[in-house]
Amino acid sequence: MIEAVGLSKRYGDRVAVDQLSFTVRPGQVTGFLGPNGAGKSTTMRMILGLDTPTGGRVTIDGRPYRQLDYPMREVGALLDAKAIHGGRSAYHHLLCLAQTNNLPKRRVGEVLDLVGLAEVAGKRAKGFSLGMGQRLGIAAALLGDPKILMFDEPVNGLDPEGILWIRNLMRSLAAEGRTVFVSSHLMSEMENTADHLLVIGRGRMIADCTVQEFIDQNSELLVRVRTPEPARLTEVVTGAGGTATPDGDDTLLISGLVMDRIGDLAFDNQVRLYELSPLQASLEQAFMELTRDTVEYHAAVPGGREVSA
Ligand SMILES: Nc1ncnc2c1ncn2[C@@H]1O[C@H](COP(=O)(O)OP(=O)(O)OP(=O)(O)O)[C@@H](O)[C@H]1O
Repeated sequence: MIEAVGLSKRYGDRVAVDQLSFTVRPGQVTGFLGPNGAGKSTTMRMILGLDTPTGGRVTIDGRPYRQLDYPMREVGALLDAKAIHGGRSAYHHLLCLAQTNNLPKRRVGEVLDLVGLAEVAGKRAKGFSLGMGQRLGIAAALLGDPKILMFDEPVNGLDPEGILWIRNLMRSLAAEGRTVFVSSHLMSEMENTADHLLVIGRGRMIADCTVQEFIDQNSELLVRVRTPEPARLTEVVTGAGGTATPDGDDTLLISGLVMDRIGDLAFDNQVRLYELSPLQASLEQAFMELTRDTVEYHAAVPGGREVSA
């Protein structure tokens, strides 16, 4: 379990992490989400004792990281996959880590198997693709068979197969009862991976809830209706305080009214319906909505609308 209380980090007059309090629990995947520059990496570095908080504290099973007796047996982390000595083979890289951390040599072979690098174990890490580098970083994190795992943007730059592999790995690590804490700036990556979400913006906690709670609280429920009389239904819906947006010739997306009410209105006004179905806005939409005011950079697009960076 990771626990932060009032955790803060300032760089000069820039507040990177602002009074964060949260608990990351075992047996589930906790997604740590926020736009670029929100403070995710800084928070993870403080958990691992690589940065010193300017306020508050963070502990791992009750103790600060620097006080852990065998850190690699308690916490495994993938922060920057490129921070690997490229001249060594994958096997030697892991062997050095095992030896300096008092871990049994047999774990090297075990983790190489686990991440699917056994066949290239003798090759220099310098020639590894991005995906292989990520796998090697994950092998290092798993070396001490730790109860807690942290991954900072593990799927960045990976192909769909690599993304799926990491997602399944995280789910199975959590299913084994481990604490899995993973950061991302893309909600869509967390939608099928995380159980719980911590969302931050400009160093502050914006949401601490389950994925479903996040969707329920932050996204508007739309109802899709197919009808041969869209103009007539639009009139009826608008009159009742809803909003109807055309989505194809015979389809409307309706917001502001619950589904049963739309069905009743159609019946009362003798508008024929072919379909009436709920449409949940995606997690990505909800996330962008929630963090809109906290993104550091907005890119202007033709037409005057803004797109979050
Ligand atoms: N060593 C540093 N010195 C000064 N400012 C820093 C330093 N490290 C981070 N920052 C600033 O702190 C803020 C948080 O950065 P951090 O890297 O933690 O964010 P992040 O959420 O991990 O972003 P990203 O998704 O882009 O990696 C940013 O504004 C960043 O510019």
